[in-house]
Amino acid sequence: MTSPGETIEYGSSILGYPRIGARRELKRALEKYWHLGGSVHELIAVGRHLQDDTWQELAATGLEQVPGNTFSFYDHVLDNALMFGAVPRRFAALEPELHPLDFYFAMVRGNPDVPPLELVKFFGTNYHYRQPEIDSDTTFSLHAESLLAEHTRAKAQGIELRPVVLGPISLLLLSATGPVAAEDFSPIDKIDELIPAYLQLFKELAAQGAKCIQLDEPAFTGDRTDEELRLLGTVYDALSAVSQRPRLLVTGQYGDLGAALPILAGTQIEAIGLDLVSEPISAADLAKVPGLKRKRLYAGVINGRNVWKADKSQTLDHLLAIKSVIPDVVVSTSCSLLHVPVDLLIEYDIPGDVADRLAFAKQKVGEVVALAKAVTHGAPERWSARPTSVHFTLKHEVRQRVSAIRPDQRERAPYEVRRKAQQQVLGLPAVPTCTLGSFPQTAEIRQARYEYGQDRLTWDEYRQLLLDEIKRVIDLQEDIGLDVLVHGEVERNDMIQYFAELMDGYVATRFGWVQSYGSRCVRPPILYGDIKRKSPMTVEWISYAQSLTDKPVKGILTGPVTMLARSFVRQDQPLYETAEQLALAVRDEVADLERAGIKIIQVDEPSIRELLPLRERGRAGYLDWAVDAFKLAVGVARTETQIHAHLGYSSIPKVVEAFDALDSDVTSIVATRSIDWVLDQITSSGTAIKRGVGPGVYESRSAAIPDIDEIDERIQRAAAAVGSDRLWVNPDGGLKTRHYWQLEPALRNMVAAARRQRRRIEVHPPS
Ligand code: MET
Ligand SMILES: [Zn+2]
Repeated sequence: MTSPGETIEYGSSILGYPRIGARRELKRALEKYWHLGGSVHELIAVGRHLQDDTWQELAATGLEQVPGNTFSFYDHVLDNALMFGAVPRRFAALEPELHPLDFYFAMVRGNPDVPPLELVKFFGTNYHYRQPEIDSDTTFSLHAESLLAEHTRAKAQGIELRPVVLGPISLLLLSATGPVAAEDFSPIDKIDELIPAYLQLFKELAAQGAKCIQLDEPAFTGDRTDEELRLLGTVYDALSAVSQRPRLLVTGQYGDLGAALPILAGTQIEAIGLDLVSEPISAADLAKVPGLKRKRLYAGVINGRNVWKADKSQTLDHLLAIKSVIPDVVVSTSCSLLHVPVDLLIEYDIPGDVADRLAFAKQKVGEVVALAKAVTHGAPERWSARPTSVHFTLKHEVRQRVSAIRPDQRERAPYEVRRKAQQQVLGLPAVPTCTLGSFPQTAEIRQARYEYGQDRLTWDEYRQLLLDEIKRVIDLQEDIGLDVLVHGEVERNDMIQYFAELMDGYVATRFGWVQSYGSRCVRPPILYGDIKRKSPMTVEWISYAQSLTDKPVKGILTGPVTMLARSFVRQDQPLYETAEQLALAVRDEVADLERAGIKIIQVDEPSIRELLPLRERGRAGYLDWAVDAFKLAVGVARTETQIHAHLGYSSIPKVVEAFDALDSDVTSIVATRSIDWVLDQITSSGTAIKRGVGPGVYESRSAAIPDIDEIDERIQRAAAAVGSDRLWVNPDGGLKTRHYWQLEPALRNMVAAARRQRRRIEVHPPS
C-alpha cells in the first residue's frame, strides 16, 4: 500500500505464457511417451521442469506478478473442466483402469472404441482446444491439487503466483452438450451447480495465502445474449461476495468486452484485464465506465497475438493517459502469450532489419517490464528517438498494381457459359472423381527434404526425387481410375511455409513454433513487407505431372486469406490491403499454370471462416474483402479453365453465402465435424452453394478405410441434396497424413462407388 505523495511503482504482468518450451520440449516428451514407450514418470518430470522453469524465469525478468497454472500436458480448457470434476461421460468408464495421465490422453486422443473430444478453434487464434462435454447429470467437485501444489512450490522460492483459471461462464459456454443430456439442456444451465466448486477453490487458495486469482472470461469478447450478460453480473456478484478468497482479476481476451465491461465494473471484483490492442479504448472512454476507476486495471497494451515489437513511446503515452483517469494500472498483455513463439534470440538467420522489429514471448515480457518502469520513472531518451514506422518494405510496383485493380479483374464469364466451355474442354463423366491435392509425404521424401536442407543433396538431386515421386503418384491415380488427377503436393511440407518461402516480403523462422493443439505445433511465417512472387511457384511440378497423363491434372494453390490466417501479418496496413497483394501473387500463378496447359485449378481457402470476426458487426465487411481477394486471385482464369475452391465448413449462413459469392466452378468442403453433418447442412440450408460441389464422401483424416456401400450411401444422399449433375466425388481433404495402404483401397472404393452412381444415372437419367 502507498500513502498519498509516495511514488507508486507500477505493476507489470502477463496473462499467460507458452508451455511447449523454447525447443518444443513438451512435444518431444509427449511423442516419446506416446510412440516410443517412454515412462510416465519421465514425462511428468519434463512437465514439471517446463512448469517451474517458466515462473522462475518470469520472476527473474522483474515482472511484478507472475501467472501460475499456465502449464498443460495438452489443453488448458479441458484441464479446467477436469479440475472442476466435469469428466466427459463418454470416457468415465476408463477412469478406474488407467493412470490419470493416460486417462487424460484417452480423452484428447481417443481410442479404437471412443472418438476423442472435439477439437475447436479458440477465439480466432490458431490454438485449438478439446471441447469438454457436460451432461444434465454432470456433477462438479474440486480437484485442484496440481494448481495448489504449484502455488506452494513457487511460494517456497519467494514467488507469489497468480493462478490462471478459466472463468465459470466461459468454461460452460466453451463446453459441448454431452450424450446423456436432457432435451433442451445446455451446459450453461449448470452454472449454479458449478459456482460452489469455484468458491471451494477460492477457500483453499486463501488458506494457503494466495493473494490473487485470474479468471479468464474470453467468451464475453464475442456477442452474448442479454441473459448471458445478466448472468455475468450475478455470477461475479456471487463469487466476490464471499470473504474467504483471493483478490479476483477477471480478464476479457481476444477482443473488447463491450457491454460486459460496465457489468464487471459494477461487481465487487478487484481487478479487470482488458485487451487494449484488438480494439483500442481511449482513456476518456475508460473514464466513462462507471466503477472502473475503483478497480485495478490490467491494461493489455502488449499484443499477445502478433510478433511485432510494440511502439513503446506511443504505448507509454496511452498508459499515462489511462493512469490519469484510473490510478491503479498494471501493464499487461492483451491475452496469454500462448499464441506467439517463445524466444527470438534463438533465431539466427532472420535478416537484421526484420529481426529488429520482432518480439516473441520473452521479448514481450521485457516490453511489459520496461513500460511499467517508464510509467513510474519516465521513458528512456531513445524511445522517442526511434522512428516509429520506416517503410523499408515498400515495393512501388506492388503498390501501383494494387491501386490500379479494376472491378472487372475479379469477374469471369457467367457460370452457364463457363460450364459449357469447360465441359467441352474436359469431357468429364457424371459425378467425376478426384482428390484435393496432397498425397502422403513418404519417409523417403521427408528424408530427402531434410538432406537437401542440410546441403547433403544438390537441388538437382532433390528435384529429381520429387519428379520421381510425382510420377509414382500419377501412375497410381491412373491405375485407380480417378478422373481428375493431382501431382500430390510432394514438394510441399507445409503449404503455407512452401508458398511463403517463394514470396518476397515473407521470412520463415527456424524455431518460431506455436502450439496448435496438444503436441501439434505450427511455425507461422512472418509477413513483414509488400508481397511479390519471386518466380512461378508450382508450374514446374504441376506441368510435369500433366505431361505424364491424358487426364486433366488439377493445379493446387493456397489462397490469400488462408495465407493471412496462418501467418504473423504486418500491422502497418489493413489486412485487406495485404490480402490484395497476396491475391495478385496467386493470380500470376493461375495465369502461368493456364499458360502451361493446366485446365483445372483449385485454390485452397480453408481458413476463410477462421478469420471471421468474433463480433457480428465486423463480419459483413470482412467477408466482402475475403471474397474480393479470392475473386481477384482467380478472375484472370479463362472461361474454359475450371476453378475449384476448397473451403472449411461453416454452419454460419453468412459464411455459406460468402462461399457462394466466390463464384467458383466447383466447391469442395472440409468437414470438421462429420461429413454427414455437412450433408445435412447442405440439404437443409436455405443458403445453398450453387454450381459444382464436392461435399466429401469420406473423411480423409480418419484412419478407417471406407467401404463401397458406405461411400455409395453418401453419394446417394449428396446426389439427392444437390443433384447428380453438379456432384463431385472426393475425400473431404488432403491425404498427406495418410499411409498408402489406407489411401489406396479407400480411393479404389470411392471410384467404384462413383461408377455405381453413374450406372444408376444411365438407367434413370435425371428428367
Ligand atoms: C487444408 S487445405 C487441404 C488441401 C490441400 N490442397 C491438401 O490436399 O493438403
Ligand atoms: Zn483441406
